[in-house]
Amino acid sequence: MRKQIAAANWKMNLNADEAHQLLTKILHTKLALKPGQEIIFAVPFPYISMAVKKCAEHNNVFVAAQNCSDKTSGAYTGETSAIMLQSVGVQYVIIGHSERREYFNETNEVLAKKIDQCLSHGLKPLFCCGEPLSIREEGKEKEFVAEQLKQSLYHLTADQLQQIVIAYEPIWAIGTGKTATTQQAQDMHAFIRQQIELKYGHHIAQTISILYGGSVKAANAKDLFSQPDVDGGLVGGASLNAEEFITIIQSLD
Ligand SMILES: O=C[C@H](O)COP(=O)(O)O
Repeated sequence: MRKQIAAANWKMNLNADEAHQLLTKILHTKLALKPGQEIIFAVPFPYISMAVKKCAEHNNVFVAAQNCSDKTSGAYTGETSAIMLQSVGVQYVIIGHSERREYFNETNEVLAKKIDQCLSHGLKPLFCCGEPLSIREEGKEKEFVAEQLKQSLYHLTADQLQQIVIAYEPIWAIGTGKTATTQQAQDMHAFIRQQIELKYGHHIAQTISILYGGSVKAANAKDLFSQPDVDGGLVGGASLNAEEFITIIQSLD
């Protein structure tokens, strides 16, 4: 059975009080997670220790960082290593979010190194892929995503790959209110799984959770999550509202 995951990506939002209140409100709700269901909070770096402490009181609730360095340690001012994150109790790291690719020039090659850093230090990468609007309009979204997978993931062994969660996030749907249709999401998720199968075989492909991201909200989560190859969501804006995110959690299949 694949893990079904509701992952909140707070991005660069909230002050410390707001972050604490939001997490408290969500975690104080009776969430009734079923076996195999997980919640992940990808919080800004300053709130990681607070979040780790609060999430540790709950089963199947984990903390993610939103990024990590591709280097192990050393004179890299402003960077945060996978070793540091692991040492404060982080379990997941978002790698390759489109905002990092676009605004911080992160290439597939650098992302492969970040993934290696995570895996070498006991962290699970939540690897993001997805095409911009221009590529979708040309009808080349599958080739584009296949290349992202190939360049950042295919150097991994099968055992390593099984530590990865993939998030498909069409860039044109992020923060725009324009969600991919359930069929568009399912088609791409099935394609990603098929690509993994070609490289790693059927069994491995069936074990990898593939989340959808891009304007997921309470109103559309159930439809998206009911698709056979959609194993939950990576949620930006709607994860900043407790009621919205609780409904999204409760929409896990
Ligand atoms: O990481 C989350 C994605 O970027 C989606 O963001 P959004 O839900 O605000 O569209």
